[in-house]
Amino acid sequence: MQKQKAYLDCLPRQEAQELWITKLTEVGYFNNLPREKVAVTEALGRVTASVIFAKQSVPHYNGAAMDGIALYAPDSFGAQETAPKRLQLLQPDETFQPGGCYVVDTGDLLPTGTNAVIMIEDVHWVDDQAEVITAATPWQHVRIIGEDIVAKEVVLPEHHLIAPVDMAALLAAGIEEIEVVKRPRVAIIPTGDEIVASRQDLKPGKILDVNGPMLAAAVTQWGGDPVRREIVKDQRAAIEEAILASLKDCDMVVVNAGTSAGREDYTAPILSELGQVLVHGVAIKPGKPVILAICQDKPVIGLPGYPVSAMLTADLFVRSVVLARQKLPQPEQSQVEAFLSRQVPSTIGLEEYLRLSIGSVEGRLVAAPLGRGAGLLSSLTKAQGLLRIDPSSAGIAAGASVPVTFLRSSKPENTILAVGSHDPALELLGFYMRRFKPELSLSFANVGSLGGIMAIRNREAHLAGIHLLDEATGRYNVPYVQKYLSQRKVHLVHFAMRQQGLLVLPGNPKKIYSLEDLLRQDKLTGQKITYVNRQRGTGTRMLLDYQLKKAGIDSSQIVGYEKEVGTHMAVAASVASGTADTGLGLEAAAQALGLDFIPVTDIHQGTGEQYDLLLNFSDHDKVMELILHILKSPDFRRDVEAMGGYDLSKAGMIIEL
Ligand SMILES: Nc1nc2c(c(=O)[nH]1)N[C@H]1C(S)=C(S)[C@@H](COP(=O)(O)OP(=O)(O)OC[C@H]3O[C@@H](n4cnc5c(N)ncnc54)[C@H](O)[C@@H]3O)O[C@H]1N2
Ligand code: MOO
Repeated sequence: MQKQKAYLDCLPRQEAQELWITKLTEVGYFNNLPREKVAVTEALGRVTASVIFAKQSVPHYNGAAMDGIALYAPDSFGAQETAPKRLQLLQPDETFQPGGCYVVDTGDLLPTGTNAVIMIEDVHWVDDQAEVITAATPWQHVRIIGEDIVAKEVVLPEHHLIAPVDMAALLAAGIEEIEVVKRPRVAIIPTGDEIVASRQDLKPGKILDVNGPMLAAAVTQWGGDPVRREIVKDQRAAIEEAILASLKDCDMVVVNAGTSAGREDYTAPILSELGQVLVHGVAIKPGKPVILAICQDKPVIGLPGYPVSAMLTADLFVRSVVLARQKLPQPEQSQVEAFLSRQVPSTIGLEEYLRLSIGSVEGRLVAAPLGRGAGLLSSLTKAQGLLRIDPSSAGIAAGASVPVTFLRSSKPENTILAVGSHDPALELLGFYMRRFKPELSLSFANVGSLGGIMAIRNREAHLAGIHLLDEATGRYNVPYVQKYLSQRKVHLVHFAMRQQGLLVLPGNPKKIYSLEDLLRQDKLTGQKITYVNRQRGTGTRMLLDYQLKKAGIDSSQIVGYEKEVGTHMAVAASVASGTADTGLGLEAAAQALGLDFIPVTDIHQGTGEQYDLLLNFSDHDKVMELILHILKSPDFRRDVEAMGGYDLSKAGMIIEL
């Protein structure tokens, strides 16, 4: 077998960034930047290539700065209340006579012979004579030539980022076209045999090119000019050809995927042949296998294939170059302290970029970690912030105060943190909340019902969905809230009675009709039925255990009992993909993925499962009132019930504790 070259002598992130910019500076990449002419009206967001001088003064004539009369100032000297001066009104076409005046409006050309304006409210008319009682000083209320900008003076310096007011100043100074720094052309080359450009070609084993459009959009956002190349197969010659072609007409080349040490990862060997590989491997997670190279004095970068890795490394290593190549300022990112809601283990030696939901609970900022996988794009779409975990750290304890960087402009006060048991109808609640208050967002962490209760107890969440059956009393939720939250003032509110049951493939090919069937062997294949479970602490898991106990079934005999997934939809996805034959879950999840559903509880017989919301808000909190309003609204009830397996007739009722 061919020995694969490892890339793992990873450089710390900051060193890699510094080396990258230093080496590019050394080859002159940020000097003598290409320039182009653009109309001033099209110049917003561009950067001036050189100093711009005024072609004309602003204003370019002496004009009245106020509505009033224009006069020769000395004619009014000596005027006072007891001895007013009278000035003879002249018509616009009459030549100036000493002791005369003209009526002028703001902006009018000052008539020849005059050198001051008296405001109209200070003039008393006596027939066609203007009576004034204070003397005017020469040039009072006159905008004189060049008062704002003098011809030949600097309007804008070199490398100035053009804002709307700059455009106005340029136009006023007689400039219609300017030279700006050319937008850097950035080639984006997606690579990989499995990558396809359109959904029509998407089959198992194929991946849609989402990184190409994502990276192109990012380049546009940074002021660059993206050039999307066709997807290139994992063939050394083809990749080399695409890079060489891009180097011809672009200022920077981004090769996506093929950075790691796999059999078909050619990017690094090609780049060391075409130029110099400065770095292969940065001590970050995600994004470790990034490649930084210079070929023909231009930056060429290999970004890892996983979308989150690709985006984070583009942020770290592409953005700074695209901005610097236009002399645009590097963004300042401000950090704030927040409490970490969960413990986060980490690998020593790697700087990790952890995605976070951030909300304000009882006046404290709480940061809840999102999924950490490099393939989880949703962790970035949902994230409000990032936590950079230092490479020296082996992990951070729950409750620690950590510096977080905001990714969006949304205020943490508007993020409602929902931590607890997952239910698809909660997402619908989130949509409804936004319909009433667009600035709100509901963020979920699925940690099960008990986890939700603990999060409320630790003041780390606003809301928790719970469905915990107390075997001793046969009651849902209340005994648990009484036990764990007796010290806290919380509200428990009815959400829904839910139908739980076994999810099976359409037509129920394995003929699973009850929990007893989980122990059965398949008649055709002789294989046992395989199960997919929810994690410990979830109400669904407790319901399963309770029902198994009632039926006298030994859970250790169920194949797959130990295999846990995080949500109802994940159970449904496991069944739909054939990874498991069945799992306990909601009817709504079965309906969403077109699965059949064998009820274990029955909302129509009153044995449904009770799913309630714990609300951690003060008594008349606006958001809580909104939630209660939505729960009681007929539209919301109808939409949730249409998902299948819900009864919302008691939704919004406060449960006495
Ligand atoms: N033996 C090892 N394997 C891997 C290691 C390692 O250290 N040892 N590192 C892993 C890490 S970390 C990363 S990151 C990836 C980087 O892999 P590549 O850059 O070589 O990329 P691929 O393997 O080709 O792709 C990874 C993943 O991303 C998908 N992909 C690729 N391009 C696109 C695109 N344009 N749009 C959407 N998705 C894309 C691709 O299909 C793969 O699923 O290597 C690990 N392996
Ligand atoms: O380092 Mo890789 O980028 O985590 O997925």
